[in-house]
Amino acid sequence: MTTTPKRVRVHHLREAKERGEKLTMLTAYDAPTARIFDEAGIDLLLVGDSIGNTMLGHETTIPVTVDELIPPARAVARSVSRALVVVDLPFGSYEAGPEQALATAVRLFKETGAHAVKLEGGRRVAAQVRALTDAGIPVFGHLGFTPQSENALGGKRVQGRGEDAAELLSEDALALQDAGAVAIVLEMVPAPVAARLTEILRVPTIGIGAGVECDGQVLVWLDMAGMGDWSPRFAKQYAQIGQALGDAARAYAADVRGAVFPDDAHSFLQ
Ligand SMILES: Nc1nc(=O)c2c([nH]1)NC[C@@H]1CN(c3ccc(C(=O)N[C@@H](CCC(=O)O)C(=O)O)cc3)CN21
Ligand SMILES: CC(C)C(=O)C(=O)O
Ligand SMILES: [Mg+2]
Repeated sequence: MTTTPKRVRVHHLREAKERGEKLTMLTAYDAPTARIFDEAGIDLLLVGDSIGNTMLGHETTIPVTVDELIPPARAVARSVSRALVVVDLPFGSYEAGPEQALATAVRLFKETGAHAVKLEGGRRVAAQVRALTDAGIPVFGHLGFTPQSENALGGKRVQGRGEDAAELLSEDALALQDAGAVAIVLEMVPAPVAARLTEILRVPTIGIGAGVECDGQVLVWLDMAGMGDWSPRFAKQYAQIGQALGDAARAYAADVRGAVFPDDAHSFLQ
């Protein structure tokens, strides 16, 4: 008999933090990876705008649209029985204000079945976080290196270095928490700064290049599985899927060229 696992819900995030249980999060952009990560017990799946550079052939996340995120988010949400599914609000779909953010988030919610959304920024998006929260849409914050603002931040740089920058980061984090954010992703933040933020916040922090003291960790799945052509320094490789897939393709091609495949077992003999 197979039992349906208990779904991860938003209130479990705070409970996990209070119990000192780490939260695990990976990106997923399609049904097969979502199913595999869900069955592996990953708590949270992020349909990230990193789909732009990992899957859609863009250089950055900037060109990704809401229309492009909807089919992948729907595929991921349909494929999980336990994980909480979070979808990124892409660049240009929420910055104008709470009304724009709410229209985008409502559409993503209704059309995909995702359980929460994530947006980048601190105080400048606090009103958006409040509006979505009040409408019943759980919101994840994202601070530190926020890739949608790469050009304004002056590149892919660690954020929150130095006392003044660390202070601004904690003010942003507290503003997001006060606005109702259920968790905050910290990207490329010095480990001691992320540890301090984790200590002062009631909501969990989820780190990516932000040290081991965060309440959880997130990685882009291609980076941790050796599937991309490049991966950031903070990503650890747990498999070489790109190598394995290339080997499979080469073996298949050799069998076809040698007329070894299909053999009788893979043919209809009459
Ligand atoms: N594959 C992938 N992994 C990610 O972690 C990721 C994405 N894509 N796309 C969206 C954002 C962008 N992120 C990025 C992108 C680039 C670097 C990067 O180039 N890092 C350099 C060091 C940069 C520096 O210190 O100057 C590295 O070698 O890690 C880091 C994070 C994190 N996110
Ligand atoms: C890197 C993670 C946190 C993200 O926002 C994404 O994958 O889009
Ligand atoms: Mg993102």
